[in-house]
Formats: sequence, structure tokens, C-alpha cells
Amino acid sequence: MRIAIIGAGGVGAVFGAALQQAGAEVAFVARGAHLQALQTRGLTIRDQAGATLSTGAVTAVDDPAAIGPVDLVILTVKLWDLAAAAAAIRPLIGPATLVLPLQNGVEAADIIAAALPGPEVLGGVAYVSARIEAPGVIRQTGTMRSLAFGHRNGSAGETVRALDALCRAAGIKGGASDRIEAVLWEKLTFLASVAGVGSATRQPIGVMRAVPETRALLAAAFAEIVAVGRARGVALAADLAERTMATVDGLPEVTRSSMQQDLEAGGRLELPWLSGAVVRLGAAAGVPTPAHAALLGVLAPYVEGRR
Ligand SMILES: NC(=O)C1=CN([C@@H]2O[C@H](COP(=O)(O)OP(=O)(O)OC[C@H]3O[C@@H](n4cnc5c(N)ncnc54)[C@H](OP(=O)(O)O)[C@@H]3O)[C@@H](O)[C@H]2O)C=CC1
Ligand SMILES: CC(C)(CO)C(=O)C(=O)O
Repeated sequence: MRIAIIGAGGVGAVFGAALQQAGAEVAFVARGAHLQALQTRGLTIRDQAGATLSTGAVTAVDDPAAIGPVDLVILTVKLWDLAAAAAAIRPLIGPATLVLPLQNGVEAADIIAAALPGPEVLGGVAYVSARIEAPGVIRQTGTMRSLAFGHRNGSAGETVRALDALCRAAGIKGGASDRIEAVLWEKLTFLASVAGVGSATRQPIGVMRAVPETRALLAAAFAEIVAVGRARGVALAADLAERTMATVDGLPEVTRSSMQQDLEAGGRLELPWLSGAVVRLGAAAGVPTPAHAALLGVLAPYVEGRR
């Protein structure tokens, strides 16, 4: 399978390198010093178990036209770069090319479809904790590597099945899903809440879940997202908020979301597509979202980076 990965950061590099090792023909679209490092030295991925993967030279370009049509385009830029990146992938699109976004939130597919009408956009969810440590070097926290992807109407297709097989060969957990819309909302329930409460308190998950008042805020934040999703017709389990708290209780106490790490590093925040989306989509569905509105208000001053 020919795959183009747009944005070789934490998510794009970890999954792109794994898919390449499993036999896919992978080309990365990158920029700046990171692109130069990929072209000269390839990717080095260090995980917390002490394992280091060095890919050697990889195909990496700054212009998608240098790659030509592929079977699958995986978009792994941050949400603020997504519309521009999507508009630039036209040269990668052939008659059967599928596009797979792996951004957090539930709006990536719609952002891409608006920027690039035409190709079918799948739903996709990534579970990994990874960031660029230096040009060409990725640091993964923990060892979790899991993907969920599928046609948004729940159907199965040849490219999705082939990607599922590649994931299994690559040791990536998860795989094809016939309920990807619900999986996206399940992750939003966890992520927007943990990212919002963690960023507002500047505390890791171990503290958030142990302090009763903060735990209550987390529980309220989960419940709001479940209510918004269900009001929009997404098939979410009635006990999803409780199950999400059980997930939180099972995670290492030092866990922090990528948004909280971005905040602590003085970087931009994906807040508009996390708590921001919960408030926006809640208002459209007539569902009150006071917890996320408060998190949005507290964090909005930092959305463009350091203050
Ligand atoms: N990191 C994580 O652990 C997880 C992240 N996610 C989600 O995945 C998405 C990606 O996050 P993450 O991997 O952390 O992001 P990163 O910032 O690590 O990587 C994005 C990369 O894409 C590059 N980029 C942006 N636009 C373009 C473009 N037009 N052409 C080429 N390269 C481009 C960026 O370059 P530059 O630095 O120059 O901007 C950067 O190198 C986010 O939506 C995030 O929420 C989901 C699960 C886990
Ligand atoms: C929670 C985690 C690490 C799971 O993939 C994530 O998506 C994020 O922090 O953005």
C-alpha cells in the first residue's frame, strides 16, 4: 500500500515508521529542520521501555506533488494546520485514494472535506503519547500504540481492510472499526475533559482523580460530552461517563494530555476543538455544557501560546 503521511510529528512519525516497517511504502511530508533531518538521517523513535527504532533514510518531501497519487493519505498535523494541509494534498489524490485524519476532537473529517471537496475522508483515532524531541527524533512516553479507523457510514472497504492487516503486522493495536463516529466521541469524552481539567489545574491525572472536587469536575465534564454526543445521535453507551472515570483510575498517575504538555511548554492549544467544540456543539444541540464553558473561559487566554 502507498501511504503519504502529512506531518511527521509525534503521531505521524510513530505510526508512519511502524507501517513502513510492516511493508507499506510510506512517504512523509514535513517541513523545516525536521524535514532536513528526515532526508539525511531518517527517524529515530525512542520509547519509554528503552527501545530505539532508527528507520534509516525515509522518503520525505515538502511538496506533496513530489509524491504523486497514493492509496491513503494520513493527516497528522495539529488542528490549526489541518485546513491548509488538506488543501495542499490534491496531487496525492487518485480516483480511489482515501484520506485518514488522526487529530483529536470530532471535527477533523469535516474540516478536510470543506478544504478539499472530493476524496472520501475516513474517521480516525490515535492512541499514543509522543512528541518531537529534536529534528528527526521522537520521544514516546509509555508504549501504547493503537489506532481505530473506518468509513464514517460503517461500511468495510478494501483499503481499510488492507490497513487493518498492516496494523496487525506492525504491532499496532486496534484497527478497523464499523462504529468510528462513536469511537471518536468516546475519545473526546476522555480527552477534552482530561486536557481541560489537567490544563486548568496544571496537575497530572493522579492528582485530578484524587482531589474530590476536581474529580467531580472531571465527572461533570465527561457527562456533558456524552449528553452532547447522544443529542447529536451518536450511539454512546449510557454509562460511558462512569466507564471513562474507570479508565482514568487505571492510568499511570503521571499521565498528562498533549494539550497540557503544549500549555506547559508555552505552545498553542487545540482548545477550540476540545472544550470549545463541546460548548459549540452543545449549544447547537440545546445541551448545557457549564463545565466545559468554564474550562474554555479559564484556558482561552493561552490558546495562542505563552502569556
Ligand atoms: N502527540 C500525541 O501524543 C497525540 C496527538 N494526537 C493528535 O494528533 C494530531 C497531531 O499531533 P502531534 O503529532 O502531537 O503534532 P506535532 O506538532 O508533533 O506534529 C505535527 C507536525 O506536522 C508539521 N506540519 C504542520 N503543517 C504541515 C504541512 N502543511 N506540511 C508539512 N508538515 C506540516 C508540524 O511542523 P511545525 O512543527 O513546523 O509546525 C509538525 O512537525 C493533533 O491533533 C493531536 O491532538 C492524538 C493522539 C496523541
Ligand atoms: C491521551 C492521549 C495521549 C492518548 O492518545 C492523547 O491523545 C493526547 O494527549 O492528546
